[in-house]
Amino acid sequence: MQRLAPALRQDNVPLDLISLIKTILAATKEISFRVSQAHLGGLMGSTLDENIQGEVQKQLDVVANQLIKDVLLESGFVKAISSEEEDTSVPGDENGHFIVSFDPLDGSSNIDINSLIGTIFSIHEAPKDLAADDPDMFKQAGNKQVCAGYVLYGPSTMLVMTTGSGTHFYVLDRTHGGYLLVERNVQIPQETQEFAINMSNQRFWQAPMQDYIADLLKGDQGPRGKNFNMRWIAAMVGDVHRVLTRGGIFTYPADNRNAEKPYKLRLMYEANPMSFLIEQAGGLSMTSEGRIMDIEPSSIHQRVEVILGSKKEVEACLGYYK
Ligand SMILES: O=P(O)(O)OC[C@H]1O[C@](O)(COP(=O)(O)O)[C@@H](O)[C@@H]1O
Ligand SMILES: [Mg+2]
Ligand SMILES: [Mg+2]
Repeated sequence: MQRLAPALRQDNVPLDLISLIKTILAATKEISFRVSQAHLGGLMGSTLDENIQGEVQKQLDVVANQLIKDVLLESGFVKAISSEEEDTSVPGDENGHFIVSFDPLDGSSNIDINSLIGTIFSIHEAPKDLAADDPDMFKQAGNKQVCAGYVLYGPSTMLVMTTGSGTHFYVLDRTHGGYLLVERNVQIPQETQEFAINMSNQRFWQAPMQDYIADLLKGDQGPRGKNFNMRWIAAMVGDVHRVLTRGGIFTYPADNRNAEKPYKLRLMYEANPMSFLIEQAGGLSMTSEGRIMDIEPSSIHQRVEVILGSKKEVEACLGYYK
């Protein structure tokens, strides 16, 4: 099995980007270890602090954030970072070629139940004309990403990544400590009979999503003419990994629980990187109004609606909005 660096060179990834990717992945190996030892190391449960999202931070959120932040800011490759757990962007090296947005631990509500969690990252080139402490450099659309990926801390630790030449699967080999390529150019089936949504929010959804899901639940007795199964891992990394592995549709739609905050998932370090991976695997990743990766960001913690997965099923869902 091919190691990471030769696999990336095969995709003609520039050497400085390979070095940056290896830097991020070094931190994920440490996180994978800490996660597996969390109970023994007293790292379960929450801190007393809230992040800028208004969420109580888990101890592992803070540990993972610090591990990634430290290696990136020391690396010299990075002009600035933005993270779910940092209020604002954090300046790095003025000469850094890249900027990195990341979700240090995705699926935090799963930590205490020993269920699937992960780290998500998105890399853009750093604008040369802006200073390292200028947050405007993060106002780049997802279609400008040079790399995106996630590491899933599950029974095995898996890396799923794209640099624009397809979406590839890697597994962390615990014997020699490196990520090995296990599947190149993953392709998502166009059709599916599996959907993922948090059903408990149903009464708050907009009418088109209510109708779409209602028709899925009617199964072969309804207009879709086939039965659908439901899954919800409550960690975007886990739900997206299932979609990349066997197809499906995953959505966190707009809802009216809180008029100020109609969306849940964050554009820069959740929706954009997942969209790049999904599109490179032949799927679609949309809001009800358009392609997620064409959204011009206005702030580093902005939230968006997400409807992604098997191409024909996402199109079917969007048909309800038309
Ligand atoms: O609690 P809900 O409504 O099921 O939401 C689950 C969603 O929230 C998230 O956990 C948010 O991410 P974080 O855990 O990184 O804050 C997503 O991974 C997941 O898809
Ligand atoms: Mg998250
Ligand atoms: Mg998180």
